[in-house]
Amino acid sequence: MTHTARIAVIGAGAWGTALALQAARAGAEVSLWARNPAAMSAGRVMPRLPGYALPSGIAVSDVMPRQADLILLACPMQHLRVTARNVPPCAPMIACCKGIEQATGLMPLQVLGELFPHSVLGVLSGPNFAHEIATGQPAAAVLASADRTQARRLADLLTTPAFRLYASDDPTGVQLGGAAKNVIAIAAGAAIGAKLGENARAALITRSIAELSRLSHALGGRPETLSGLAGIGDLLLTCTGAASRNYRLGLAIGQGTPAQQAADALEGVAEGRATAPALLQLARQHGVSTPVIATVTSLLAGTIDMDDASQLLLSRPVGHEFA
Ligand SMILES: NC(=O)C1=CN([C@@H]2O[C@H](COP(=O)(O)OP(=O)(O)OC[C@H]3O[C@@H](n4cnc5c(N)ncnc54)[C@H](O)[C@@H]3O)[C@@H](O)[C@H]2O)C=CC1
Ligand SMILES: O=C(CO)COP(=O)(O)O
Repeated sequence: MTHTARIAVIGAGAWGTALALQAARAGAEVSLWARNPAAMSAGRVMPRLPGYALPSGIAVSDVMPRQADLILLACPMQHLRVTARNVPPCAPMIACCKGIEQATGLMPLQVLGELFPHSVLGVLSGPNFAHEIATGQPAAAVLASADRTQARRLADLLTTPAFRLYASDDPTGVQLGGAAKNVIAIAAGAAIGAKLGENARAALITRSIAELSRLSHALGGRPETLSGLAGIGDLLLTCTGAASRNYRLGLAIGQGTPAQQAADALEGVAEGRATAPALLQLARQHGVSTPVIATVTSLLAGTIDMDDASQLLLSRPVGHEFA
């Protein structure tokens, strides 16, 4: 008889809940840790899927699991450190959040590496709206770990025919893609909100990829990762999908709503907001020019408005495309 995998999901927001449903679909015994299980209601957890119901087989608790074969950390990036600190390192851990820790400039696996230097660590990222994963619609993502064999083994625990998890041994590139696409989605939303047009959005997305390629190279990521699911894949989804919270944050800012007010009106976390300044600082530390990320950071801080933002980008010299 084969052993049923025990998967513990930490964080019961939209993404943690969707991952718990996916893990159950993959045949695992699933536990879902929520800060406040009593506050979990369909409309709050999964606003895009108000009628969803967790199967009774998924145990929801505010007590951290003591045993598991795999731990998925699905809380927002800025709460990863404080949440993960309470997780017993009883199994490989997969960071499922997308962002950079603002206080330290660290990526998810660097944060986990500080807390759990002896654990097997991985990161899951890709074009995945939680409400679509929750209902089992087809999707693909990447699971990256420094060790390729571990990455494949861990991906297999979550893979089903409709959720195709590719393995990667480039966690740096995968984390950068996941963090940066939220910042670029704010730019794309702002361009559409300000009625700059779809040409402008396509140009922004494409020039952002040039920015990210430079940064990825400086950080030690592999170039092909950015053309994969965690890079272009997630940019395509988040910069064009109206369900994206980051895109909608940008849209509201482009329409003239102050950043704080626009963020308060969202029904969930828009990671790009905290990640933009952290990513900009990381780029500066590595001497990499990232004009789109810099412009989004200033827009979010309210130090420039949409007219300034487009002027800043349009007044840059036009040179060779891949200089
Ligand atoms: N929602 C989506 O479609 C996807 C989200 N992600 C990523 O997953 C991560 C979590 O996002 P969502 O589940 O969508 O967030 P969400 O906005 O649905 O939920 C936020 C969660 O954070 C918790 N939280 C709030 N304050 C906290 C604190 N101080 N400490 C610990 N937890 C706290 C809330 O209880 C809630 O469970 C983010 O990094 C996001 O980028 C990744 C892929 C898809
Ligand atoms: O990461 C996501 C899709 O891959 C979710 O995007 P938002 O956080 O912008 O809603």
